[in-house]
Amino acid sequence: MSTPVTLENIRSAPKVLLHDHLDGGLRPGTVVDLAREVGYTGLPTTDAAELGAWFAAAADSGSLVRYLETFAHTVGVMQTREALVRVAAEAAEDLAADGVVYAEVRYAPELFVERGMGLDEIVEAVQEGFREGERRAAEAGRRIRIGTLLCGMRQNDRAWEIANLAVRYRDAGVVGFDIAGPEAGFPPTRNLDAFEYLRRENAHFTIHAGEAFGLPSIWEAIQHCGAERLGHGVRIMDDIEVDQDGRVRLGRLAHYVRDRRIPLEMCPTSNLQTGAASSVAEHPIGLLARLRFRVTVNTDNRLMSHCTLSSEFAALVDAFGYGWGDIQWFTVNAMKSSFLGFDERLQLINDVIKPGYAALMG
Ligand SMILES: O=c1[nH]cnc2c1ncn2[C@@H]1O[C@H](CO)[C@@H](O)[C@H]1O
Ligand SMILES: [Zn+2]
Repeated sequence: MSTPVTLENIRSAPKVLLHDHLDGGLRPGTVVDLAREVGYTGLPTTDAAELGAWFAAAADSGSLVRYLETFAHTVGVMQTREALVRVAAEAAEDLAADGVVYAEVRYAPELFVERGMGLDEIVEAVQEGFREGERRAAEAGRRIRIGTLLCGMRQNDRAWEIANLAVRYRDAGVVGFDIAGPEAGFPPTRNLDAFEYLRRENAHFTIHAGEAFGLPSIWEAIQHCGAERLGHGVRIMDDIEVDQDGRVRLGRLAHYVRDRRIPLEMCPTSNLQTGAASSVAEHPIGLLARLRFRVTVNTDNRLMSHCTLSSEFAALVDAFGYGWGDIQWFTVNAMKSSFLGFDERLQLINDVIKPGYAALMG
């Protein structure tokens, strides 16, 4: 007999997360503790429950730029080595407790230099935290593996330097690169040198594109920069026409994205908050999944979007009536699209994901 698809059961299913920001996933209580320890005085409240609610409300602004303003507080308390180790370890533990078996967690090292840490020290602290969190999760009976993505911030023009950092740490668990930050006014080609460098180095990267800006951003990310995946990519909908009879016509770019199986790292709740979609039921993920784009489901920022990967799936189950077969499909899509080596991806699919869903489907 098949297990009912409830939030609690979804939490027990093996899941894969490709798009999750380290500085967007702190526990509210940890933000409060760290603010006290590092002497950060800018928090709107020092009550953990109130602070959690404040982040979710402040991020719910309808604009990406305003959503991003809330990161001043998380970045503000992550300026020491100890803070980074703690935040990274807790992220691994929290994801493992939610049933995530493999996650790619991203952050921008250049944001943590305010009190004098160097870029190498920052990367090493976060890696140490992830290993510690994996170890604690294993002790609690939850096996998780974390791969790291380093982000360059679009507005800072340090992308080449961060791309170089990602390449230097690729044998220490950094699996790829990304650019993040405000999208309008900062096209991906601004950082073309970084992407050309990464391609020469046979390194992997994804690009936030098609979130707050439309098709030109997606087109540049793929055709000029060579992105392997798209962060969000929701605006690919602008190249898809659905007529009154429900007939669907794809434009050339949408065709290309689907034909080449370019993974879309979709983050439904985050998109509602930044105004990229108006409800989960109307979110393009439903149509894109039906059209068999390579869709994956992600959290973006668990603190600001007040979500977990399981709650994102539960919202999709409510909106679209998905069952275990669909959740497995999204999960296998994510595993296939990860920046791990092919043999490791295959192993997780065959040894962890498929048996996990087979058990749930009865
Ligand atoms: O959805 C998003 N779009 C663009 N940038 C984002 C998003 N979420 C977070 N960040 C940005 O990425 C940085 C590194 O983790 C964060 O500090 C935040 O500024
Ligand atoms: Zn993001």
